[in-house]
Amino acid sequence: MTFSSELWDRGGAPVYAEIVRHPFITGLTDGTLDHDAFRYFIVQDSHYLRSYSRALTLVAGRAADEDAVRMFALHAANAIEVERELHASLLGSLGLTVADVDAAGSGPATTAYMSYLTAVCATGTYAEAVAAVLPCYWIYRDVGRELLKRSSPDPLYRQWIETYGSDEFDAVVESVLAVTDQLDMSASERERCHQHFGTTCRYEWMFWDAAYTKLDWPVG
Ligand SMILES: Cc1ncc(CN)c(N)n1
Repeated sequence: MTFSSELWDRGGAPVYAEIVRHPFITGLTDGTLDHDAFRYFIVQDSHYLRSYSRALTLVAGRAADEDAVRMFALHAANAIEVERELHASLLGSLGLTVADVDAAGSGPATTAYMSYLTAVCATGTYAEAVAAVLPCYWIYRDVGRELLKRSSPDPLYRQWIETYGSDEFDAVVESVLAVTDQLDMSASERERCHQHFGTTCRYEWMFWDAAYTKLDWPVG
């Protein structure tokens, strides 16, 4: 069994099953998701992407070989560029500006997720860092593909779905899965990889749930 399949079976599959039946996700395709929840999501995701691209450069910096350095550095630049363009377009369609993103600030789930990713990528081993960022790629690819099958009556949601369900994004994810399956690590490191992978999968669920409930800081 490949390492990525092991990660998925233990920490990914149970969370993914909850993600695809979450009302935020089902609402994207059955037309029941209100634009305010999607607005919250895109604003928070704009904050998330700022940290995510930095986390990927940390993964690149500690990669085991030059191909992997190049791949994660490219993803930090290119993959993020594609997502940034999507956000710029969606923010405009939702009547929002970058100033609105800055004014909203980073919410509780976003802050927790970004902090966790940054900490693991900065202080963990290379394998731990790969395991921590993997759900960001993998879950979005699988959700994108699943929702592409269901389609959406809303053109904004279709635009989002088509980005993550695309062959281009699939190729990016496959390259990270290939790197994951070649990781060389000790038994204790392997266990920590499982913990990080499971944790960031749960943060992916929490990110959508926060948008659905429009989670805010309880005080301040
Ligand atoms: C929260 C989150 N996770 C993953 C992705 C896909 N890179 C994203 N845009 N946002």
